[in-house]
Amino acid sequence: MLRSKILNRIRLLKPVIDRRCMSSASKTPLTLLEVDDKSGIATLSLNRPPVNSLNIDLMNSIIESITEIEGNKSRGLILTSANDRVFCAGLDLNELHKPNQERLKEFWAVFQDVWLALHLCSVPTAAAINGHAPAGGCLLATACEYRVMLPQMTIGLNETQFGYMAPKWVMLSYLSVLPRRLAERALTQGKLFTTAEALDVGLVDEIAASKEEALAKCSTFIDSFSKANPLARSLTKKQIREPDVQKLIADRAGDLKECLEYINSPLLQDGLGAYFEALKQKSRSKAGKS
Ligand SMILES: CCCCC/C=C\CCCC/C=C/C(=O)SCCNC(=O)CCNC(=O)[C@H](O)C(C)(C)COP(=O)(O)OP(=O)(O)OC[C@H]1O[C@@H](n2cnc3c(N)ncnc32)[C@H](O)[C@@H]1OP(=O)(O)O
Repeated sequence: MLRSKILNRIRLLKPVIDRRCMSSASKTPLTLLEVDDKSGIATLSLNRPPVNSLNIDLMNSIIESITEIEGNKSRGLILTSANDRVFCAGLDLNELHKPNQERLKEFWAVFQDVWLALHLCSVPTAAAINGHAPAGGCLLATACEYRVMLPQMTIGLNETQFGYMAPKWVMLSYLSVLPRRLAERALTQGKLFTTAEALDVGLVDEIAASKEEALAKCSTFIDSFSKANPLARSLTKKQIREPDVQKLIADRAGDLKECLEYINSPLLQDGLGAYFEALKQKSRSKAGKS
């Protein structure tokens, strides 16, 4: 009974995700998907310069790739970045700052979908975090089952730093990895953990000296399931993750409504504008353009 309920729920989920991922075709490959023909492990690289910031097209491309990986019977999914400085800079601030309202509704729905697709992915998932992973980038990493990070990077849900509060389901993803008291402190501080700190608190599982080593460690994690029946493993993972996922699925419209009110509030828009301008200024001074 429960198994068919979960499978039905997944099927319910899939049409939403499948329909979305047909909607946009990006001109350049926003994600690169390679399946190792020996190991059967798929590597999904985020490829949206300059910082893999998540816009609608990139998130649809991630969803499309996950759907393909689940369909082609890959043994596992490693999420990484084609950029050697940034894993993922989180949501594209252009989507949140002075947003077009119709587009913002689609953007938020796809953001919900990409978390559901990765969090519920039926194959084993691991993140080779070869760059900075703030906010939405951290969310992608915590949606995976295992995390290997390179030194001198940062990771964390830093939303309060730019005046925002992470949605409940984003906080739940953090709480699935960190103890509550630590998660609460890190969320309220908007803390970005260094690689060493992230290892210390368990936000990441291992550190690797290079991207190649990180990919190898992720493959070893995926190989650890070689004796488990794939369907039993997938159902077990979904059963454990079901309560958190249900909190979003049960009220996606409410989450969207709350997000629209929050993102559109003048105070938050001003804060976000100042934050975004500071980022641009930093980039200009770095490039000596100021
Ligand atoms: C109750 C309901 C509540 C709803 C609340 C609503 C919203 C909250 C959502 C919660 C979930 C997730 C939120 C997010 O993800 S928001 C995005 C947060 N991201 C960040 O704070 C990261 C900002 N970026 C950086 O810290 C750095 O760029 C870096 C990622 C560490 C990389 O540094 P570096 O290599 O030095 O690159 P630059 O800083 O020079 O940046 C290069 C260019 O990229 C632009 N950029 C950077 N980040 C973003 C971004 N997130 N979106 C768009 N553009 C970005 C930057 O401006 C530079 O562009 P330019 O060269 O054209 O100026």
